[in-house]
Amino acid sequence: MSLTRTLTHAVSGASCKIHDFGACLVSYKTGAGRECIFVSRDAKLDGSKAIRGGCPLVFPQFGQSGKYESMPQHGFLRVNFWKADESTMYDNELGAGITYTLDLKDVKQARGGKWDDNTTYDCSCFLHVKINSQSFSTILEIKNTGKNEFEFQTLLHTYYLVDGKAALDGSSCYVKGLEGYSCSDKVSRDEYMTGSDPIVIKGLTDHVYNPPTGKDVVNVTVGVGGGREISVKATGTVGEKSVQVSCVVWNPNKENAAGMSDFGDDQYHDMICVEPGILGNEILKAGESASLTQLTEIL
Ligand SMILES: O=P(O)(O)OC[C@H]1O[C@H](O)[C@H](O)[C@@H](O)[C@@H]1O
Repeated sequence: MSLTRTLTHAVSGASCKIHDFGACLVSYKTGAGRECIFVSRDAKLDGSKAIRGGCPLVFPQFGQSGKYESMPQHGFLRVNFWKADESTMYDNELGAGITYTLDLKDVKQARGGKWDDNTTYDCSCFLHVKINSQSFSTILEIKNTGKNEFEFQTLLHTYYLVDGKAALDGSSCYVKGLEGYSCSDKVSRDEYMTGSDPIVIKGLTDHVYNPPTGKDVVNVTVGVGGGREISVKATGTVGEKSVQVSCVVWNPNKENAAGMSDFGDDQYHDMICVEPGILGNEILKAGESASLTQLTEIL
C-alpha cells in the first residue's frame, strides 16, 4: 500500500503529494510542472523517522523546550500516521484539496512530558491542503477536545527547493519582508532587530524572527534561485482571536548537513526552510480551536 497520495488539479495540471506519515506535503508542482518543495534524497519515507523535507508539522512544541523535554524535538505530529479523509476531497475550477486528521488517541510515537500516556489533555488535528495552478496552502487546525486548557506552539516547517544550487547566493536566495522583526539567532545566541536588508544564508542559519507589536501576519517574498520568487503568507488564530505569527529561517549548511544521516552532504545548497509558526506559548482553552494558515504562491 502506498503511503503517499497524489492530488491533481485537473483544470491546471498542478499536483501535490502528501505522505501519510506526518501528513507531510512532499511535493507541489505548479500547473506548468515546476517542483517547489525540497525533500532530501536520503529522507526516510517508511515511517521510521520524521521526513527530511516537505512540510513537517510541529506541535505542541517547537524545538525542545524545557517544559516538555521528555518529548522529542518538534512534538508528535510529524512522526505519526494521519488519516486522509476521502470525503473531503474535491477538485473544481478554483482548486483541489483534501483534509488529513490525527486524534491524540492515535498518536503512538513521541508522546512525553505533559502529553504522555497519562495526559489530562486531548486534541484532534486537521491538515487542510489546497492546490491550484500557482499556489498551495496548508492549514493546520488543532481542536482542544479535552477538559483542560493547554499551552502550545505550532509551526509549518516548510522546505523550499532552491534552483541552481543557489541557497548560499544571496543575490538569488533570500527572504524579504522580515524588516523590523526581532531576531533570535539560535547559533550565535545573539538577539537583534532586523534592518532593511534581505535575510540571506551565509553559513549555518537558524533564526527565529518575532514580529513587532501590532504585526500578526507573515508576508514574505523568498528568492528560490534562478531569478524566481515565491510569496509566503501566514496567519494564526487561537479561539476567536488572531495571534502573532513568527517566522523561522533555517539552513543546516555544511557543518550540520554532515551530521544528518537523512540529508545529503551537499544538499544545503538546494533548500531553504521558511517556517511560519505560533511560538508565543498561547493557551488553547477546552473546546476551542487554533489554526495556522500558510499560503505559498509561485510568482
Ligand atoms: O532536525 P529537525 O529536528 O528536523 O530540526 C531541524 C531544524 O528545525 C528548525 O528549523 C529549528 O529551528 C532548528 O534548530 C532545527 O535544527
